[in-house]
Order: sequence, then C-alpha cells, then structure tokens
Amino acid sequence: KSDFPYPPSPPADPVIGHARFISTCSRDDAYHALAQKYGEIVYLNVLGKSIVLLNSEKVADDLLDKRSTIYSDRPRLPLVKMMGSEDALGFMAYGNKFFKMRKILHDHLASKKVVVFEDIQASQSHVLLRNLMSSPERFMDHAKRYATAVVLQIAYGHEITSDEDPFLQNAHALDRLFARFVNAGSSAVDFFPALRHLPSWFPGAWFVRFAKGNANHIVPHHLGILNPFIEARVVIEENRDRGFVVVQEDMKTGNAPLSFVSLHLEELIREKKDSPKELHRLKWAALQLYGAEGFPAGAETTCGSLEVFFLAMVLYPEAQHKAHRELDSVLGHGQLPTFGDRDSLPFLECLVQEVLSRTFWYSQSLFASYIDPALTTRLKPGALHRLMQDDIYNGMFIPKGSIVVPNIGYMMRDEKVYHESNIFKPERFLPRPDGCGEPLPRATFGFGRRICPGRHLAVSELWIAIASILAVFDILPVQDDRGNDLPPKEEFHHGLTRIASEVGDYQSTESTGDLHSAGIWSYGLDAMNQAIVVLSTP
Ligand code: HEM
Repeated sequence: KSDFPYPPSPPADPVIGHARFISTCSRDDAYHALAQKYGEIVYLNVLGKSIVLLNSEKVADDLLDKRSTIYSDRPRLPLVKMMGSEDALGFMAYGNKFFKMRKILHDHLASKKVVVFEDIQASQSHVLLRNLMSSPERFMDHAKRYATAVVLQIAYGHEITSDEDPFLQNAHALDRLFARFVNAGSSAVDFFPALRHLPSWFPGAWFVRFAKGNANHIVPHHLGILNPFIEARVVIEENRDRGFVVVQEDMKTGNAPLSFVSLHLEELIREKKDSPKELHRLKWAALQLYGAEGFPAGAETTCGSLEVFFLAMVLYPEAQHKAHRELDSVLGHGQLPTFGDRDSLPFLECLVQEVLSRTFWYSQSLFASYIDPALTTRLKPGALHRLMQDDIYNGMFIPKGSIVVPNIGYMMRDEKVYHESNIFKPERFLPRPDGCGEPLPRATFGFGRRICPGRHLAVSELWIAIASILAVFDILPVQDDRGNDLPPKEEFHHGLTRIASEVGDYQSTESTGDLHSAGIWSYGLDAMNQAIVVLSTP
C-alpha cells in the first residue's frame, strides 16, 4: 500500500488480475505493443504477484544497475528447491553465498582473464570447420557440439573427440533435463507452493514426478541405470561431479590441463582453503559454465546465437558479402583468422553484435512463462530479478517482492534507438560516415549485479567461430530442382528448439521435432527445418 500509484498498467480482471490479458497476448508483437502503449515501465498483477516490465535500457539502468542492492534477488522457484538446485548461481538468492559464487566466476572470466582460454576456443573453431566441411547439412549439430566442447574444455580441460564422449553424453542428458523443465516457473507449484506435497501419482503433478523420480529416460545410457524412480538430480550430480573428479585426479599426477577448475583448485590448495565447502562451491561454479538446472548458460546461449548467425547469413547475403570482403582484405587468401586480427575487422565485430541482439528478439516473451501457466514456454528466469524492498521510482510505487523483468527483446529493437530494427544490419553500429552510429546494445547480457559473468567468454567464442566460418565458407540457401533459391522464413517460436540433431535432416519440410535442449534464448528454429543451408568453400 502506498500513496504513490503503480506504474502504468493495462486493465485487469478481478482476482486473477492480468492473467487473462497475458495469456491472450502471449506473442512477441503483443509484448511489443504492451511496451509501446504503456511506455518504459509497465505494471502487471497476476494472481496477486506483482510483475514489473522494464522496456528501456534507461529504466533498467536506473533500477537494476543504480539500485542494484535491492534489485538483484531472483524469484524463488519451488521446483528448483525440490531438485536441490539452489546452489546454481542463476537461481541463487542475493546474499553472501551469491557474492562468493560470483567472485569465483569473476576471478577467471573477467575480460583480462579469459584470454587464457583463447587457444581452446580457436582450436575448437577449427574442429567446427572440419565438421562443417564433412557434413554441412548437420550444421546445427556442429554448432551445438562446438558450444558444448568449448565450455567443457574451459571448465574441466576435457577435450571432446567424438560424439560418444561420456562428457558430451552427460551434457546432452542435462539438455534433455532442461527440456523436461519446460513448465517450471509457470507451473501450478510456482503459484501454489503447497502443491509440492502432492503424491507423485496425483494427476497433473508432473513437477513432483520430475523432481522426485521417474527421470530414468533422461539419464545417460552409460550410467546403465534402469531404475524408474531415479531422481532427476542424479543427472545433475553426475554432471557436476564427473569433470571435477577427473581434474582432481589429474592434478595429483601433475597432468591436469589448464581449465577453470584446475586454475581455481590450485589457488585454493596454495592458500590452504580447499575445505569441503569451497570444493562444493567450485563444483557448482564449473557446472554453471555449461548451464545448470534449466538455467542455460554457456552452451545453450552460444549455440542459439550461432543458429541465428546461420539464418541471418542466408537471409541477408549482403551482410555476408561485406564480411567476406573485409576478411579477404585483412587476411588475404588461405589464412584463418586469429584473435590478433580482431581489432582490424570492425564490420565483423558489428556483425557479431547484431547476431547477439537478434538472438534476444526471439526471447522477448521470456517473462511469459513465468506468469502464464497456460503457456508451454520454458523456464526463463535468467533475466528475472526480484525486488527486495518497497521502492519509489519517478513517483511510482513498486512493491517489495515484485518480479522485475528487463524486456531485453524490446530494448534491442526499439525504433527510437535502432532505425529499421527489423533488418539485420551490422553497419548500424559502425561510426558515421561508414555506418549509422547507433549505440551497441548494452542489454544483451543483462544488468546490475546479475549481469552475465560469462559475457567476455561468450563474445570471444562467438567471434572466433563466426570469423572462421566466414573465412572459409559461403552460406547459401538451398535451391529447388530448377535452381531457384528457397530462402527460409524468418519464423521463430518460443521456448522449444526442434531437435534438429536427432531429426538430422533439414531438408524435411515437416518438423518431426522432438525436444532439443532449449533454454532462455531458444526460439525453436522452425525455419531451419524448412531451409537447407548449403555451405561451400569459395
Ligand atoms: C551468447 C551468449 C550469452 C548470452 C546472450 C548470455 C546472457 C545472459 C543474461 C541476459 C543473463 C541474465 C542477466 C540478468 O539477470 O540481468 C545471464 C546470466 C548468466 N550467464 Fe550468460 N549469457 C551468455 C553466455 C554465457 C556463458 C558463456 C556463460 C558461462 C561461462 C554464462 C553464464 C551465466 C551465468 C552463470 C548467469 C547467472 C548470473 C547470476 O544469476 O548472477 N553465460 N546471461
């Protein structure tokens, strides 16, 4: 209760508030319209939960950055607790534990520190090129493997050499777990936590079955577990512990390759701080590089951006040609790019930024899953912040406990800032007169004390992959029997990515889609199922 009014808000129904409104406008355009109609900040109330939508970088900066001491908590999700995953940073409540975990990540992923991982990224980008060369039609599998291989090698020093690699299998199992996590945050138990006490046989209590048992189908085969009542957390623990134990053993024999875990463990041992508590924290930090419990971090996000890149290159060939020309002029023929070339390739840098910003357009309903139980989109709490005490902003009242959602997708295509934002136009970020002089998007990696700790790693990983692919390949649409191009449609749907890797055939016009790993930035690339992207060496 406050004398100040809430931020602007659409009309609400009694009791259920904006629930109906939200479920009827669960499309990109509707969220866009909401932001356009009600402005920079919008207040919603769903079943008594306050939700505040931030639609401009300025407001997000004012609240999430400048008042970060009260805006950096995360919403509490009962399912996360049921799975024993409160120690995953993405879900962690703001406080001491959070500071300690962030520090571990910051110590190794700050901009100056990540350069030690550049060799890993470069050599994995060469594996990516070889894979694309040998089976270009499986480009999405290769993107996925690249993203996964890079984070696994950085986290544990383990090099993926085949698709059967147990680490990779484990990582895929974790993906499938994410896919099963689809309704968390938007399930009944999130609105009525007491439902967690339901028996697992109770109709509709999928969350109890999921968290407490019957997850054997997502356990990797090599574990050989047939027990139908195995808990989902087994998969998580297996992922969390496997790499860590290998590093510990390799360190004893002095054979541990450089990795996030080996670097930090060495420090802990040197400073005699390797207590079980610290080791536990480090295990979770390493798992978080890959992604943890529905919070897709390193692999899922980077893979999503690479998918957007392939699509954009087919749809906007002029941008691809410009990048080719720039690479040719800087590298000459027969040379692959290295990180040393980065400063000499300004257009490519902008292309990577444009790919990143478009990745987010398609995640702009990221808050829908939280507030709309009817939606089948997945948990997207990554960018959701929780306000820890009542606040007044520009004469508006924002109540304690509000879920605060930076509407990143909207910010990225705000026409007031980005002219022709619908068009993939990397030169928008180049300074005038070569480009449009538009600002680089700052929202890409979130805000305040929750800003993505992997952002420097992510950008360099994307940069080397994109630069290497463009240095070697033309990316073209498939042609029909008469030689006409068949460009893919730029269509996305939220939340669930088709299991491209298991369909394995992008020529199919039917999406036979099973669920692929899906995450915050997943946007089911239907288009990819309709399009064949042909890669050829110029
Ligand atoms: C294209 C790549 C990526 C994008 C677009 C991205 C974006 C984001 C965003 C928007 C958030 C939420 C920030 C907020 O709440 O305000 C986030 C959080 C996070 N990201 Fe990333 N990320 C990417 C790659 C990575 C990588 C490579 C890692 C790991 C090395 C990583 C680890 C994390 C973690 C651990 C969090 C949770 C932080 C917290 O809750 O305090 N991300 N990311």
